[in-house]
Amino acid sequence: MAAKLSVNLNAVAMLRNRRDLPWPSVTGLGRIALQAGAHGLTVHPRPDQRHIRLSDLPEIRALIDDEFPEAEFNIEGYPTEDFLALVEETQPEQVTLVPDDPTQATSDHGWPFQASRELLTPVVKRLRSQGMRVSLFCDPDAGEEDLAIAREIGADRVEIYTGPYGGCFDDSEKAGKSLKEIEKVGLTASVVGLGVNAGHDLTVANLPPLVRALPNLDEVSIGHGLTADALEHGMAKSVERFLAALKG
Ligand SMILES: CC(=O)[C@@H](O)[C@H](O)COP(=O)(O)O
Ligand SMILES: NCC(=O)COP(=O)(O)O
Repeated sequence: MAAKLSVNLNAVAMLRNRRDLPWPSVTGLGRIALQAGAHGLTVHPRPDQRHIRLSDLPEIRALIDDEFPEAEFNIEGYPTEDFLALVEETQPEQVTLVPDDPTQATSDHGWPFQASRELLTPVVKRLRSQGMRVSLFCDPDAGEEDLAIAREIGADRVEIYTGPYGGCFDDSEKAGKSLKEIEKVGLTASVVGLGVNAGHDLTVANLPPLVRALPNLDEVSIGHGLTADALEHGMAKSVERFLAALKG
């Protein structure tokens, strides 16, 4: 079965936040994504609310509950008490814990599992006891020992950080090496009993080799590349609509 697609709405929210206007609508674009067949929606609310705002969360929750009960909500973030309270209020189907510093521009590494064991173990237990699936952001070069610790911590899945692979868009040799690493970590995760998600800088171009390298891939979450693709493929249609509007 093909991996599931969760559409990350961060980039849509960032565009919305340029003005004090309600478009592009985060929930509205989420609805279009789910109507088109996406399996879920992802957000990564950051403490500065630079893209996703706290007020987006209940709206996305309601969209899924009322109109797409089969879809999943995935919330990503660093497990501060504020973040945990937020997810407990929103009850997403999946929480992806990411070791991001609040000042980080974007996620750029996975958890050091051994050093984070004490922090993560009670958090994972707390979220799982409320029925949420927990995925831990994981470096593509994580070894068997790291993944075994992730499993001991109680995670259901890991999300392989694919940023370095995505960054090889103009170098096929480097992309091939990066993919080998991803293939290995995906296989090892399955061997130790973890489900496998992947995300960061995935595109229409780099997804096919990725899914071939990860036969056990459960889900990808994609935001930046998918939003860029939507703009490119929607631009001609929008220009036509505005030209028609200019006719009065
Ligand atoms: C966890 C992860 O992989 C990130 O891709 C994240 O969701 C992106 O965050 P920003 O949209 O804030 O860059
Ligand atoms: N977890 C990765 C994600 O949600 C989206 O990352 P990106 O496609 O915006 O790089």
